[in-house]
Formats: sequence, C-alpha cells, structure tokens
Amino acid sequence: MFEDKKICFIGAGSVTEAMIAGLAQKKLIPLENITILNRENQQRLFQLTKKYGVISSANKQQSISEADILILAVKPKDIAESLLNIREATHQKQLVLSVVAGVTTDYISDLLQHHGPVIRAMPNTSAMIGMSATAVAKGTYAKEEDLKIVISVLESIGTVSIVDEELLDAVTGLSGSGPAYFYYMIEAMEQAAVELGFEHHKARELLIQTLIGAGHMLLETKIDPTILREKVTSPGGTTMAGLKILEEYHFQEAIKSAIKQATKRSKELGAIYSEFYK
Ligand SMILES: NC(=O)C1=CN([C@@H]2O[C@H](COP(=O)(O)OP(=O)(O)OC[C@H]3O[C@@H](n4cnc5c(N)ncnc54)[C@H](OP(=O)(O)O)[C@@H]3O)[C@@H](O)[C@H]2O)C=CC1
Ligand SMILES: O=C(O)[C@@H]1CCC=N1
Repeated sequence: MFEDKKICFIGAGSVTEAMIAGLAQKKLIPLENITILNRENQQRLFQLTKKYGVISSANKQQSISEADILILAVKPKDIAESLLNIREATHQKQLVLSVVAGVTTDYISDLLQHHGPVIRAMPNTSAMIGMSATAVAKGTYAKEEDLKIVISVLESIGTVSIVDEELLDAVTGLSGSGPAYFYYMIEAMEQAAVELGFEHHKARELLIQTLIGAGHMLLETKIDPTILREKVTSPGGTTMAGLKILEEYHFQEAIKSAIKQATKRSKELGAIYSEFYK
C-alpha cells in the first residue's frame, strides 16, 4: 500500500531510528525510498544512513517536496520552527504523519497553511524491533484512505489502534511513555537482585523472561491481570509478603499518578508550543 511511496522523516532522533529499524526489518519498502533530515547534526545523519541504507540529502527542500509521506518526529518545542522552515516545500497532496507528543493535527494544518491530510500517531520505542503499541487518530482533512496508508506504515513497527484525537495525550502517558515505566521497574528489580547476591547478568536473564512471560500470559490466556496476580499469590506466601510492601508504598497509586501526570504533560506540551505560533 505504501511500498512505492517516498517517505521523508523530519527529525532523526530516537523515534525516527526506531521506526526506520522496524521498517527495515519488515522489508516492506525499499530503504532508498526513505529520506531523513534534521536540524544540524550531520554525524547523526551519517550514522543512520550507514546503518540502515536510508538517504540523507543536502537539498532538504527537494527531499520534502518529492515525498509522498512526511513523518514529523521532532520535539514539541521544535515543531513550529521545523514546519515554518519547510512549509514552502510541502503541498496538499502529501500525507503528513506526526508522532510529536501533545501537538494537535489542527495546529499542524495551521502551520502548514493548507488543507492536506494530517494524521497523528503515538508509537513507542519498541518500534525498533517491530513491537510498538501505536495509537493513531485522523485529523480534520484526512480521509479513510489516508488512514489506511498510515496504518499500513505503522503496522510494520507493531500493533495499531485507532482512537479519537482527544485520547492521544492519554495514549502518550500510557503506551508512549509506558516502556520507560517497565524499564524503571526492572532497574529496581535488578538492583534488589544484585543486593541479594546475584550476578548482574543472571538477574537480568531471569527478569527479562519474567516480563516476557507475564506479557504473553496476558496476551495468550486473555485472563484478567487481577486473576493472574491472584494465581501467583499463595495465601501466607512470598508474593503476598512482597505485594504487602508494594501496597504500603502505594505502588498502584504511584503508577496511576505517573500516567495521569504524563498525560497532563502531553497536553501542556501541545499548549505551550502552540502559544509560540498562532
Ligand atoms: N522517545 C520516545 O519514546 C517517543 C517520542 N515521541 C515523540 O517523537 C518526537 C521525537 O522524539 P525523539 O525522537 O525522542 O527526539 P530526539 O531528541 O531524539 O530527536 C529530535 C530530532 O529532531 C530534529 N530537529 C529539531 N529541530 C528541527 C528542525 N527545526 N528541523 C528539522 N529537524 C529538527 C533534531 O535534529 P538535531 O539533532 O540536528 O537538532 C533531532 O534529529 C517527540 O515529539 C516525542 O514527543 C513519540 C513516541 C515515543
Ligand atoms: O517523553 C516524551 O516526551 C516522549 C513522548 C512519549 C515517549 N517519549
């Protein structure tokens, strides 16, 4: 569906690399159809072109005007500047896909000053291995067929769920930032294991499989997490003793607050940066 299309990434950071790695792994598009550009870091462009076989061109305006799909992957603070720099080279026939946290499709359309299709998505860095949980929402001027193209691009980096745009800030707090919460927990579990006398690599081996196993149990058995937790928890046993400590530290409250705070931050980021250019 997008095999013959030209894709241009605006921004060449972590998310762009994760998406390119996912696309490269699936081999759904010739890598020379993918152009990357950034603000100034030539070393980074060199690194990515060498590693993945994608293209970087000194002629940014040409790369942009020739692209069928523009993927916006800059930080929210840079969205206005980056779009103002390129908008002369963009046109209404291009499909714009933004993965920028907090920034609405309407704001992007305002900056582009045209009514071309804009779609907003929130992937996560597991895109790198084709395992992103991505949510996607159509902007005012995007049609169903635009959404289908974007979904086919995003499916090459993982699963895709369609949501209303209003929910994308919550998606950002939940599954966009989500991998970091799990990594943070694994960091703590590893530290505990080392303090208990484990070699670091042994602890990691056990923890990775524990995380994968728990994920697959949820996926394959479809059993509710509460029931799965109860099955691990023998009365008067070790899990109960561990969970009691998590309760004392208000673990679930902490997780809920973290997700709500990240969601709020996503909304704030959009609001702050749309103040810059109205
Ligand atoms: N990291 C994550 O897990 C996720 C991030 N996101 C979102 O994706 C976006 C990108 O994040 P991430 O990849 O982590 O960011 P990075 O900081 O890693 O990369 C940002 C990129 O944007 C480039 N850039 C900055 N200004 C401009 C400009 N004016 N024109 C062209 N390029 C520019 C930078 O170039 P240079 O280095 O030359 O300045 C850099 O290549 C963010 O909006 C974030 O909210 C979405 C999902 C997950
Ligand atoms: O931390 C951030 O702002 C980005 C958005 C989702 C994941 N990382």
